[in-house]
Amino acid sequence: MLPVSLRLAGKNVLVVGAGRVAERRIETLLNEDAAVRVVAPEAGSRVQELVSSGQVELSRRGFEEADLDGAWLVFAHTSSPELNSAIAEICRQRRIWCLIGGDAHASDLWMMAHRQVDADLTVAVSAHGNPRRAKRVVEQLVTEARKGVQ
Ligand SMILES: C[C@@]1(CC(=O)O)c2cc3[nH]c(cc4nc(cc5[nH]c(cc(n2)[C@H]1CCC(=O)O)[C@@](C)(CC(=O)O)[C@@H]5CCC(=O)O)C(CC(=O)O)=C4CCC(=O)O)c(CCC(=O)O)c3CC(=O)O
Ligand SMILES: NC(=O)C1=CN([C@@H]2O[C@H](COP(=O)(O)OP(=O)(O)OC[C@H]3O[C@@H](n4cnc5c(N)ncnc54)[C@H](O)[C@@H]3O)[C@@H](O)[C@H]2O)C=CC1
Repeated sequence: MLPVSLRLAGKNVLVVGAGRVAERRIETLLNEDAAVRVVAPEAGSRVQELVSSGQVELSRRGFEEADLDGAWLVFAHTSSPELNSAIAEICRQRRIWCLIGGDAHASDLWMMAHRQVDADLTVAVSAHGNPRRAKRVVEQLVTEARKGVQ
């Protein structure tokens, strides 16, 4: 797994599913100014707020393959593991990067725990499938960085 930083501003990112996990990732994507499209029959209140304020576009229905058109990156985060895997397989065929929610080790990418310390410093940590460990280590590194390591 190669850590990279993606410049997402203005790029079309598709999130399939709008539950708890999708919601957290949508916020992360919006922080990077990605153009976020969401497809889900049911959306939680936070996603609905983001739709009302025009920050994301929601198609309130089940996934269709044409939803992938134009996407650089896809988050397959529905409640159906079979559908998430099927979306990832189509993405592989189409050479679109896809994160499978709920099956990290079958996924071609995953999210690293990260915090922006200041305008010029971001700390990111991968703990290879252990998000709680990654989060703890990031917090420790942020504390060190704030003490003045340049
Ligand atoms: C492997 C990885 C793949 C991926 O990217 O999906 C993955 C996998 C899984 N996470 C699970 C649960 C939770 N994950 C979080 C939170 C975060 N998870 C994130 C990353 C990753 N999570 C990738 C690891 C990257 C690496 O190690 O390099 C962060 C960094 C980024 C983000 O999610 O935005 C963010 C840190 C928060 C921060 O930075 O503040 C919380 C909430 C919390 O702890 O606050 C919960 C519990 C509550 C809930 O259910 O929501 C489960 C279900 C099983 C289980 O409970 O263990 C799986 C298993 C699976 O999916 O296979
Ligand atoms: N990586 C991570 O951090 C974690 C991943 N997961 C996994 O992420 C996935 C989602 O989990 P939650 O957000 O908790 O689920 P949830 O039940 O809160 O939300 C599921 C969403 O999927 C949508 N959905 C259902 N069928 C769909 C279809 N055909 N097309 C489009 N959308 C559809 C629903 O409308 C809903 O918005 C699960 O596979 C779960 O195992 C769960 C916990 C943490």
